[in-house]
Amino acid sequence: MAKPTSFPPVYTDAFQQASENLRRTLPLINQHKTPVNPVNYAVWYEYVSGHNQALIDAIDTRLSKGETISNEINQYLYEKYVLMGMPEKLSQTNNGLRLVVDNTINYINRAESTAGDVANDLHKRQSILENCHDIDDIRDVLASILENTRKLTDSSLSLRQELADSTQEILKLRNELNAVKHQARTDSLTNLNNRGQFDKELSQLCQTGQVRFSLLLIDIDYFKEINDRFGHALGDKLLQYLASLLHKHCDDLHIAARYGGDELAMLLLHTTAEETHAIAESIRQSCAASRLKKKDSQESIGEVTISIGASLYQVGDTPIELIERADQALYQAKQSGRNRVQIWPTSTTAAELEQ
Ligand SMILES: Nc1nc2c(ncn2[C@@H]2O[C@H](COP(=O)(O)OP(=O)(O)OP(=O)(O)O)[C@@H](O)[C@H]2O)c(=O)[nH]1
Repeated sequence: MAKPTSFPPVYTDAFQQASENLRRTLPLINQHKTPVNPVNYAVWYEYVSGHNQALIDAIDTRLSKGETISNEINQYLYEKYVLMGMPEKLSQTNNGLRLVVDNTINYINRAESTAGDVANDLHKRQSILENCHDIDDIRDVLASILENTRKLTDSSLSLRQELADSTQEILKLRNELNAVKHQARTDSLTNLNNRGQFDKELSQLCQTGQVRFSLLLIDIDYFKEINDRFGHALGDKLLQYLASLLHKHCDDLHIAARYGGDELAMLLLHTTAEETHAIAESIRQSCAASRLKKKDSQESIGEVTISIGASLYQVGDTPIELIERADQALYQAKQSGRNRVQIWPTSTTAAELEQ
């Protein structure tokens, strides 16, 4: 089962597929004379499973130059393309936050110590004043009190400024943290939810079992041919275009995600079978009606169609059961000619399912 990158990585390959990947991974690790450790294994596993396109491109570029994928390169690829640099970004934000907190504590300590010094000095002046009868001495005491008051004002003004700076810095870090969080659950190509986030949402829905919802699996027809004929970059644009169609059909109640390489998914919440069918049909028709052209040459890429398999949640369903039914429906849609919507079970009409 295809999977786009997500953080943390999610592996849903069935036993047989995972074993097949193991068989293909080990010779590659040996070929590059690197040890079979979790990092090297994860990199080559992602490579052979064919879902992490950015990682595949990075490795293929190196291989085409005759380079060896050494331990160090594996580590670099692992952090960049498997973990997607996320731990590093989180630790940067964390360090930034720690620095701001340290600085703020220092500002407050400094202001407190100035205030303490001033208070001590004022006490001293107070006792001098009690026994003081000379006008010059009184003037000296007053000058000193004024000086202390000025010090206190300066210190509280700079504390205010420093606290304002800290607040700004904390707001900036909060935005960065939100961006990292967004990135962790978003597919970078389509800007839809990534597979990890999709799995989380689906498993929550199944666990609570209280919301009526349905699942759409959406797959571009003959995508390999399109890639082969017009290039991978155009294929990527097409995926982005399809994602934008899903966005248009997504209200607050729905969740759209990149499920696998060329496969997108939608969870339609509080949606009946009739509504599920209508939404899926509308997406299918919008795609088929699009007249897409290559941007540079304006060459038409012809009709692009999609097939959609849908399944309706039934109380007690596990995510795997729901996905398998949608997968079967998608398979049926492909088998019966593509460019169509199929709801599982395929022999039952949407109206019957609703009863
Ligand atoms: N451009 C691009 N292609 C991708 C990406 N991920 C997967 N693919 C390609 O999607 C194609 C999927 O092909 P298949 O699922 O085998 O079949 P298909 O050609 O779509 O044909 P049907 O699904 O049977 O209609 C493969 O050629 C993959 O290389 C991606 O991120 N970008």
